[in-house]
Amino acid sequence: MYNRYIPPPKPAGGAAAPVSSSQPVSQAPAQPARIVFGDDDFVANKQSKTVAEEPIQQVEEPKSKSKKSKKQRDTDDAEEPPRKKTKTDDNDDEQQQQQDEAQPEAATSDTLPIKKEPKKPKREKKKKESVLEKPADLEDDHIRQRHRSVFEKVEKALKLKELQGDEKEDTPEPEEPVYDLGPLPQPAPVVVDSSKLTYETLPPWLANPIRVTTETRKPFTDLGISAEAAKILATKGFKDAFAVQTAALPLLLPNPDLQGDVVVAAPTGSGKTLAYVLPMVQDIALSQTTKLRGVIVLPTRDLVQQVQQACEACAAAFAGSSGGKRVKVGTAMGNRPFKEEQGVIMGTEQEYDLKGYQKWLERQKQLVDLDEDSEQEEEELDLQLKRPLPYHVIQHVPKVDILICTPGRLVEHITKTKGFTLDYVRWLVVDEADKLLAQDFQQWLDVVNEKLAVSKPGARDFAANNKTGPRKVILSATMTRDITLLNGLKLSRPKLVVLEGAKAGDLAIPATLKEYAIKITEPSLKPLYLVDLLQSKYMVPVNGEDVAAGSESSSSSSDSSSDSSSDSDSDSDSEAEPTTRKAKSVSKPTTSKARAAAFPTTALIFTASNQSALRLSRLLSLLLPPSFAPLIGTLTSSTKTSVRLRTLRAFTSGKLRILVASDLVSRGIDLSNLDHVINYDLPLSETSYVHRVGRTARAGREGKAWTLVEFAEARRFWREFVGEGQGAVCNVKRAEGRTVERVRVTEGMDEGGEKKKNGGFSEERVKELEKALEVLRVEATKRG
Ligand SMILES: Nc1ncnc2c1ncn2[C@@H]1O[C@H](COP(=O)(O)OP(=O)(O)OP(=O)(O)O)[C@@H](O)[C@H]1O
Repeated sequence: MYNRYIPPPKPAGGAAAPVSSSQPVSQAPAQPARIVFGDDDFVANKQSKTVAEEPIQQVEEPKSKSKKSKKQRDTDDAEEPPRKKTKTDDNDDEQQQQQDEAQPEAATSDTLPIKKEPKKPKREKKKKESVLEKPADLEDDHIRQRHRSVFEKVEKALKLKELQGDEKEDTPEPEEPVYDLGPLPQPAPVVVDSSKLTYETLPPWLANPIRVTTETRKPFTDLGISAEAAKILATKGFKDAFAVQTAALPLLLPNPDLQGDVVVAAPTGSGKTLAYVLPMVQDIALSQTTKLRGVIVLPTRDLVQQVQQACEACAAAFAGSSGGKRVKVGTAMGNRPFKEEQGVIMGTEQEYDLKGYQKWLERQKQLVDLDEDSEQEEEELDLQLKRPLPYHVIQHVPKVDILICTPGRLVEHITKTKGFTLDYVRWLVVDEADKLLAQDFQQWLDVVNEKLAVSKPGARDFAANNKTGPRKVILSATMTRDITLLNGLKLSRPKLVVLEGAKAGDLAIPATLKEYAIKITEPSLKPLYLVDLLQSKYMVPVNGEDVAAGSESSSSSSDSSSDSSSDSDSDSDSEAEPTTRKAKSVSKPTTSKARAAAFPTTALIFTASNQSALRLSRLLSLLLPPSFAPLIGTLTSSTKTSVRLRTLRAFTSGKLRILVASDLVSRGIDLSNLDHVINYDLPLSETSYVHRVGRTARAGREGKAWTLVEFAEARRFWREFVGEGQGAVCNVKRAEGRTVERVRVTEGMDEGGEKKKNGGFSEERVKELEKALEVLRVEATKRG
């Protein structure tokens, strides 16, 4: 047995084999075939050769015969159930076909020659194969000679195929992947490019801030504050300038050489307020007349009032010092009727003006024709009542040098208050800037920028002081790095001041703050966790100042100190079983001393909304011992401003010890006696977290922050606020080695790692909570 390569079939009439246009290209040319011959095959092959030499017209009979046999097969198929065609069947077909083709003579003898038709590709191939099968013996030199080039090509192609075949045998067949019901194969995870940019995308002033170490302290006099003023400041508790003040004051105090705007990004409680109030007041105190020289914009009324106090303190310090005047400070925040507010910040005065007086007289005549209902008429009548002196006119003049305001109210005065102008403004301060820039209250910034762009010759200049036009001071503990937002301020030659180790955009936590997290295993019983925290050993005055005084509190004070030491112990072993502080007094206290004895420390509790603050406040008064009830206050944005102010005063004086608040007071509010901040509800953002916890641990004092973390919130809290866990992305910056400690405040909770029924709370306490909630429900129904 041997292998032979057979050339392509000889086309009929010596021409190239005709290719039907409908025939697929791959089937068009006759392919060389490798045929395996047995010794016995020679007979058949010889017959094939004969067929090949016959004219094609005579080859029609096998076709009809084949048709016949197909018909026959169809009939068979109809009788027999359809059978899957196997390889053997194919071979049988082929053999049958070969046989059919091998006996054409017999077939042609009893059929008439039919006109030649193009053959079906398969049949043609078969026929060609049969042609190939003729014993093209080596002697058949004639054919070889004629088709030498074709032979060579075929041999070449077959050799190549053989080689490829060998290669294929060597390389193992790739295994077909088998898919089951498991997860579909996923693309490889995207590798995050952690490489750092080699170029700076921030403008130089943001990228290269002025840095100052947190511990820096300097006497105010060294920084350019007059000795007299520094003396008065010291009596108010401001002995030395804080770090941020040491950096900002030299940049802002009047100096002909130093110009440009200043941006301050420093942590909560670092003393940013004084950093701008002091230079501003010192500068404005040098002016002779009262003109609106300074505008301070703040996001809330509570902050307006707080900054007003700082301004008044500084105004008092500079009054009379170096021949300065007492700076007049006013507020505009919408806590009183607009007209009343206008009367506070603007007044009238008579000015000799002959021409103006003539005009006024003419106008009086025209007034008769005015529509009675018009607003304009009302105004004119107002003026008529304030009839000027002969040859004088009534002028609207400012009553304040510094206006502290909310942005909305500022815009209202700019647009509606007669004579209100920013023409003389030398200072524009934007405190809590990130908040004010993010929320465009009545497009306040555009309105203000437009007014500040107006430059009356000399209106903003002071002799001997820097003549830089309006200076802008922008401050926040969570300053944005968003250039688009900062551009809105239209800063001129700005400089950025940050504390050492920080950069713009950092959300720094004061170094003196300790943070804790309490796991809430039963969210429905969350109020009970808070009750336990408020009564736990952790609730002690963190700065060692027990505000509770007197006979009742002396025992409490000693208790506190022992608790205090145990507290510091507990910091290192926070998982130790907590001991619950029992309320000192069960009866309702009548004196402030007795109240202080009941709860010797102070706590500010943050909730997610006004509504939940009101509910929680009431719930606490029901769940805590009766002695606590008079110590609890509530602060929400829906509370009247005057009530809020009273509440804050009561808290700072120690009368109230627990404040439940919405995020209204999370920014800027300075409660110097606040020991603990409790996040009852998780804050919405890292920024909000930093502002909330920053209400304590201010001005270098100690403070503690507690966050109640439900299971569903844990991932977010640890990743975003603490920076722990896989894929943590956290912008909150803590002092070296500082993190958030996990603590337990409820006795028996999760004892031995085993989760107990009701989170470890007794049936009795759960019922107590249910009862209190029912009271709340009834009260709410009554209110309608
Ligand atoms: N030089 C100083 N000496 C003593 N106390 C100071 C000094 N400067 C500021 N303080 C006090 O520090 C506290 C925090 O100051 P301030 O309210 O200005 O902080 P802040 O940086 O504006 O904080 P926040 O970002 O939360 O608004 C205030 O009680 C303030 O009276």
